[in-house]
Amino acid sequence: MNPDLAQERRRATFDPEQVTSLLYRGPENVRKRRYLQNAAIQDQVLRGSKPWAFQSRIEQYETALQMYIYMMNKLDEMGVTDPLERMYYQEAGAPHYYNPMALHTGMFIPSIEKQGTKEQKERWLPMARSLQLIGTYAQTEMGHGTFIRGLETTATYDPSSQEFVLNSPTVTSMKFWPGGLGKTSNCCLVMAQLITHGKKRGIHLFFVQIRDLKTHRHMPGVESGDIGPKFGFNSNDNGYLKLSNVRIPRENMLMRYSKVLEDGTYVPPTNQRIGYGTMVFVRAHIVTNSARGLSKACVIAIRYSAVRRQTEVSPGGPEAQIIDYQTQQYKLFPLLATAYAMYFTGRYAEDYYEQIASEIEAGNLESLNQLHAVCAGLKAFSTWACTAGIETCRLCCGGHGYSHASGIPKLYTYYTPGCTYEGENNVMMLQVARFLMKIYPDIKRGGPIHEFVQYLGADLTQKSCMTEEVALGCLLKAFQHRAARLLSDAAARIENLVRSGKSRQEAWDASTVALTWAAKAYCHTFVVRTFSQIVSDAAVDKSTKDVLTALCKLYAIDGIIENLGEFIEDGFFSPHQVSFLKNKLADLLAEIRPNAVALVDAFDYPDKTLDSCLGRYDGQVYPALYEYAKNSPFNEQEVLDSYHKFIKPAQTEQSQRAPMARL
Ligand SMILES: CCCCCCCCCC/C=C\CCCCC/C=C/C(=O)SCCNC(=O)CCNC(=O)[C@H](O)C(C)(C)COP(=O)(O)OP(=O)(O)OC[C@H]1O[C@@H](n2cnc3c(N)ncnc32)[C@H](O)[C@@H]1OP(=O)(O)O
Ligand SMILES: Cc1cc2nc3c(=O)[nH]c(=O)nc-3n(C[C@H](O)[C@H](O)[C@H](O)COP(=O)(O)OP(=O)(O)OC[C@H]3O[C@@H](n4cnc5c(N)ncnc54)[C@H](O)[C@@H]3O)c2cc1C
Repeated sequence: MNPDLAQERRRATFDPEQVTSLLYRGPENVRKRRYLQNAAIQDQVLRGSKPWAFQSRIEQYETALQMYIYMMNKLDEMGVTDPLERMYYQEAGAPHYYNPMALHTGMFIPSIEKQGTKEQKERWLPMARSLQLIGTYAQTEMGHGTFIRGLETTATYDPSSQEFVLNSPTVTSMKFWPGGLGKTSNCCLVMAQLITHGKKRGIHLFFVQIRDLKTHRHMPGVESGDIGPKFGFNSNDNGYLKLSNVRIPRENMLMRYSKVLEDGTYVPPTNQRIGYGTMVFVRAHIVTNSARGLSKACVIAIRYSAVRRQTEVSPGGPEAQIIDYQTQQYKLFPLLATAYAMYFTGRYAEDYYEQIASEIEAGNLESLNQLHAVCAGLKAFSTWACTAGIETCRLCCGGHGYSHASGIPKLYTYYTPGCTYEGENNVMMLQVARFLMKIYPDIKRGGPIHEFVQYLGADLTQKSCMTEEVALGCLLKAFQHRAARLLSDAAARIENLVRSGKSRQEAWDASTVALTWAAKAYCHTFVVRTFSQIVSDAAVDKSTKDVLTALCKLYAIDGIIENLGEFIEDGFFSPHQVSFLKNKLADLLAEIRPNAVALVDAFDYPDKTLDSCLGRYDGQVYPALYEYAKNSPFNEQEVLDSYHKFIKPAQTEQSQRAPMARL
């Protein structure tokens, strides 16, 4: 054990186990999580042969497939059915590979469960669970990802044969990007424009078999393939798909909420957007997923910062641990606080999703819009925080952060597409703004509105209650004030533009930056509120609560300092109050410092899950880096063939022109 890390753990003032329990919803869940992680770590088959970064793309794909199929069988043998528990096992078993079947379990099966009729579920789910059917969610096209009403793929109903005929009429209508579509899947859910009786009925989901279930060759009229190497996700065969007069039976349209009868009569759903449900489900889960990404980067960067020493503090004296530099703390501790904030908010989003989804199942769609706004906003807010935070963690590791040995570049390329997939983040923020503007008249009137948004109608002339003590309640009020004011500003801007003669749509289009500011401020407030509520309700001892409260305050104060203009432009905070906040920020960095390592230990990631030479629990960073380097295929031969092919002839040629000087 590295002595600095051992010392860090000794000096912690709280019990990390209590925090681990709080993060993973109780000691029983922690026990199960550890059991599954250990089972995966000890499994010889999952040990792997060489580091993923030294493998070709095809090798990465094959290793990922082999491991995931092995793990699915193991999980079935162990009787583990809960998706979260399965994820814990897989995360520890194959952390470096993006599963080519992720869309099968993450979107294909859930879409059938949520959008299929009873008969469709009975028909497809058993085959999907036993991998006879391997599916994906094929929505995005080369020409359209965001504007899904503009999708071009058509599904035209033919009443004479009671079939839909699917077509990709243009190059841009080709499905493009779906995970596992290229080579792995034999079927998919295709989002297509439904046409019955010659009329367009909007986009709907259709089950389409794309490959023969025995030979895996393409079905007639189907062309598909891999889209090529990407920034990350290279063990996944994100694919393209072109459909030419592909016929599927009427029963293959997912008909839980809308129907096409035998004669082609269209029965619409109660709400057209109910068919977007799988996206809402995944967005709700992306929040915790972002917390996972950012927390892993924090574990790596904070442990490494405790081990790494750089620069003599006094001449001839010992070099300081880099974690002792205030600037390093300022970069890392707010991110640590953010990771906690996102874990707690993710938990909230998942619970809220389950609550509203069951109301929807029971036929009550009243909260659908609000659920959409919350999930879209938190998905965007959390993925932005995660991506930017991972990059800061990488920079905090200096040169070694740039190596795949650190594990951080992999985290970055794995998590950054979260800002784009499941709804590009700016577009998602505009959906939040649309929701807020829609209820704005009710907010102003003081009409009946959800508690999430009540504060948005507060008196904007009020000033901050902040004192030198910096209470959490005052911090939350500051966020609420900023969100209310930015919303009011955006609304006023739109009204002014309308008064000046613009149409409402033109006024909206000319205000999307202001609307995005308002939506982000709303999401930020949501996170601060959730974090502070969970901390104040947490059943933990006083020392643990103190540490969590410090983290929560740091999250809030850092959010204010980073967006200071928005908090002071209307004079809400006085300059005096801003200086309280700046002083408190510095105090909190010092207060968190002795607990930083214990706070990252509390995330409870086994080394294998982190896959990082820098983030090892034992802190043996330097021998691990050396071992990793030795594994490079470059080092398999003392002299590479390329020396004889290129360097030697070049040297010979050069030396003939200018004879070599004696060394
Ligand atoms: C327990 C563990 C379980 C684990 C399982 C889950 C695993 C998840 C873990 C996650 C981790 C990693 C995931 C990796 C996988 C990545 C794979 C990626 C997949 C994809 O990317 S799939 C494709 C995703 N595509 C999109 O997201 C498209 C984005 N575009 C849209 O959503 C829409 O086009 C739009 C919202 C931008 C606009 O839609 P449109 O129909 O044009 O609507 P508007 O005119 O703007 O608004 C009209 C009204 O509709 C309301 N609305 C819009 N969307 C919804 C919705 N989804 N639900 C409800 N209501 C909606 C909108 O509010 C308007 O209402 P109003 O008229 O104002 O009342
Ligand atoms: C790794 C990865 C995996 C994916 N997996 C799948 C999958 O399994 N299945 C699937 O169907 N899709 C998948 N996708 C596709 C993904 O869902 C889309 O890329 C995403 O929805 C964004 O759409 P787009 O690419 O058309 O971006 P665009 O909409 O073209 O965005 C480009 C820019 O235009 C801006 N913009 C676009 N529209 C607006 C607007 N209305 N207002 C303001 N700004 C706007 C955006 O903010 C962005 O800056 C995946 C993508 C990636 C990267």
